[in-house]
Amino acid sequence: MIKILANDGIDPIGKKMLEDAGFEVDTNNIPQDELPVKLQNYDAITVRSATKVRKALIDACPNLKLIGRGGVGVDNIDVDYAKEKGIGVYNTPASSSLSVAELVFSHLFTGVRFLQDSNRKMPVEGNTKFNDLKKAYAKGVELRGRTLGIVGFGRIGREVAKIAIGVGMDVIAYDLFPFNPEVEVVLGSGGTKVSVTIKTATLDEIIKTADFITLHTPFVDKALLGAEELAQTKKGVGLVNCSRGGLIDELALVDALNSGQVSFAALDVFDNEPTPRQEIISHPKISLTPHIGAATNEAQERIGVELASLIIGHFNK
Ligand SMILES: O=C(O)[C@H](O)COP(=O)(O)O
Repeated sequence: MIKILANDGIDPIGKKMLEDAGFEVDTNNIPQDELPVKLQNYDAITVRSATKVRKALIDACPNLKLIGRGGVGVDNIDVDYAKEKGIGVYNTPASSSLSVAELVFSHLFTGVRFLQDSNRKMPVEGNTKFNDLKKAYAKGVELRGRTLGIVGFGRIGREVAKIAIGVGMDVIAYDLFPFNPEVEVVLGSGGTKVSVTIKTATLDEIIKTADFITLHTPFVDKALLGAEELAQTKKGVGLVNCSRGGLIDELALVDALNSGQVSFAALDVFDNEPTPRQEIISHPKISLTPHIGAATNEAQERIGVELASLIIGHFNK
């Protein structure tokens, strides 16, 4: 019987699909340093972003035939090495796009209305003391009519664009690869479809002209927004990163927030996950979430089902 270790969990529906297909599935959270021994008993492992499947672990587990990533980013897996060894590597790139896009907008609305700061201040200052003077910090702006720059126009970037159009924002987008600028917006739940053409731009144009910038690229070694780029943004720009830590230089970001060059940042991902640096966690102008872009019932169910189908397909080839 094929044994699968679902180390960062798997949705119950996906688990049941695998069990119905005759696989044994252990849902567990085995610490990274114990995996080289414990994973030897399994034919396959599924992970989210927490568990790393690097060369050393692959070498320690000659029985391993499949690595499943329940999610989009595979930067926690040595994909090429695994494939060289004949191990199947699968991810679920389409399942969580909408959930991530909705988190981006949660953060955008949070940022422009200072919810992150209010959530920190109110428990400390009490709910009887707020007056016009104390509320002055929270004079925000509206999103409608403002320009959202989307860096990376893949599945998630496109979902973000659709919401932005619904909110009444102007969208400009950049991607390394050519892309279709038409997005289909559905009015209401299952309602009329409207095709909208968004404006394409260079990264430089986005940096210099957008009121808000949201990042949707895979992990890259060099920050897309470092000190130099942040200095060229529109004064008071708002930044959202629900993609990968490292895309914004965190220390340069803190400086830019302190100087007012950046009015707020919203981060779901960090340089040092799972322990982000203190300057970031405690900054009043940063809205924080702990890498939860894909953490919805819907996304996790879709991921579990897609992953289960891929695993079943692989072993039944
Ligand atoms: O790449 C992804 O799909 C996201 O970063 C989600 O990561 P998670 O599976 O750890 O929530």
